Amino acid sequence: MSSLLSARGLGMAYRGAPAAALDGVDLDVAAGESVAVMGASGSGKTTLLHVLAGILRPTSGTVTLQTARGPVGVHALDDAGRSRLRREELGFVFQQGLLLDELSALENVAVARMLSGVPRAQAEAEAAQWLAALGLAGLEQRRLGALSGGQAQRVAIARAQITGARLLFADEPTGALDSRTGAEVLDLLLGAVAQGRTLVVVTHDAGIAARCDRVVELRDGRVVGDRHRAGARA
Ligand SMILES: Nc1ncnc2c1ncn2[C@@H]1O[C@H](COP(=O)(O)OP(=O)(O)OP(=O)(O)O)[C@@H](O)[C@H]1O
Repeated sequence: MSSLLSARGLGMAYRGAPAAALDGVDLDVAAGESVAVMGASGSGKTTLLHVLAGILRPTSGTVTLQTARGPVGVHALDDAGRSRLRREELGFVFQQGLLLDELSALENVAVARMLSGVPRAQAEAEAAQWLAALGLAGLEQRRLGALSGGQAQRVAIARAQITGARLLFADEPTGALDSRTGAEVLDLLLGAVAQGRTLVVVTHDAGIAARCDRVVELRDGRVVGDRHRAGARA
């Protein structure tokens, strides 16, 4: 199976840091798989996610993403190119940062489409469908800041998918949730994978990792483990 995302020799040395956060990471992510990235605190998980997703530029190595327009060298794009790529090709479910507390649930989702030039009325109609599909019908006009943590993560999952992004990145998506709500959010993310999306999720939670197709383990910025769940496609 060809890779949707392919990283080679990734290095990340933060300025002033005593050691590299990433040190020669090679990783291939196949279309349609769910990959959990695990490892101790400080092992480089978030840095890897940010480099794979074009949020940070690596100090060495390459990241290649297959897109409808052909392969794109994410590492080589400038800031504007990487933000366009993130907007058009990728979806993000982070604990915080992408959603705006003062906007409604509907606006938070619709804005992702409006950024690509879709008119507001159409974007809001699509956003309402996504919110309903994720169990948030009736809460469209609620300010994000007045939603529960689990509801806000559903908004993030709607926003991540509305653009048609094939590749979703999540960083501790259930970290702030109680276990039942966290399990529901994970169900929704894995539901997106069942429908053909690809998921890379950073987690400390062995329960989440156990439900992913594959677990990649980092230590000191290197991949020290890469195993497929029994029964998952390899
Ligand atoms: N902006 C930064 N500047 C300097 N050093 C950084 C920066 N961000 C992360 N680091 C360092 O890089 C290393 C990897 O950090 P990273 O956040 O990727 O780890 P992590 O595995 O996600 O950790 P955690 O599980 O605690 O979130 C750590 O030593 C961290 O201190």
